[in-house]
Amino acid sequence: MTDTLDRGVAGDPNWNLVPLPADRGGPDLPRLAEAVREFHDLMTGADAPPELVKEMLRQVELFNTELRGHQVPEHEQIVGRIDVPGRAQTLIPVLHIDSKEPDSLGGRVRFGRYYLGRNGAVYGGAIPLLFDSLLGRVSNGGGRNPARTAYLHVDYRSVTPIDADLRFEAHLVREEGRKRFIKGSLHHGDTLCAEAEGLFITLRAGQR
Ligand SMILES: CC(C)(COP(=O)(O)OP(=O)(O)OC[C@H]1O[C@@H](n2cnc3c(N)ncnc32)[C@H](O)[C@@H]1OP(=O)(O)O)[C@@H](O)C(=O)NCCC(=O)NCCSC(=O)Cc1ccccc1
Repeated sequence: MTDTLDRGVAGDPNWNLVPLPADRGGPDLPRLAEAVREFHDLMTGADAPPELVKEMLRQVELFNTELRGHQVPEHEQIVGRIDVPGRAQTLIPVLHIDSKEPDSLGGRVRFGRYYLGRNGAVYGGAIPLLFDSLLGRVSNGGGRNPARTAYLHVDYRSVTPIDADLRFEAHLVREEGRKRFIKGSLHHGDTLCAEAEGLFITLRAGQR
């Protein structure tokens, strides 16, 4: 398991278009997001005894009951807070951004046991999730207007291992009117694991 510091950095590029200020949810939100990620990994990898399963069910149902009383519109939810690694969302692992230019991003990511497909490899469907987020950040970064993913083409070049430090990069290839073509790649050491090309279309007036 990686340590907390290695799970993310504050100031990641946009996950939500309108990020919340840092006080929403209080000071424990970053650790909660991290604990949920670790829970996903440990739960996936466990042969938990029935008594533990029963107790987990009891406690999770308690939280669900509490949370049902705090449901809010999208722009008020605490997931999306700007200062929390990965914006506190747990659909994809935290992207650690090491280099950021107006037209490109580079960094590291680590898929935990939660993302296991088979034989130590990351589930194939998790890779496009990563690329959509990564390429979308490049598309909507650099002061450019928001755009939506029109297509995302992923080539799986080599098995992507779980529990391994991976490197990624993504860059804007060209812009043609409302179209932005972005490419990215994912590497394990010297091995190219996957590469992707996405087309992002900037929104027209009135589109959201
Ligand atoms: C908005 C658009 C992508 C494009 O529709 P419109 O605005 O009506 O534009 P129009 O159709 O006129 O196309 C313009 C030009 O582009 C071309 N072209 C278009 N598509 C393709 C293609 N697949 N392949 C190739 N080319 C394609 C098209 O031929 C045309 O080319 P032309 O000028 O003749 O040379 C629409 O299809 C849509 O919403 N799709 C669902 C998107 C979605 O759910 N994504 C999933 C995630 S949501 C997200 O990212 C998060 C988010 C949410 C909110 C904000 C920000 C981020």
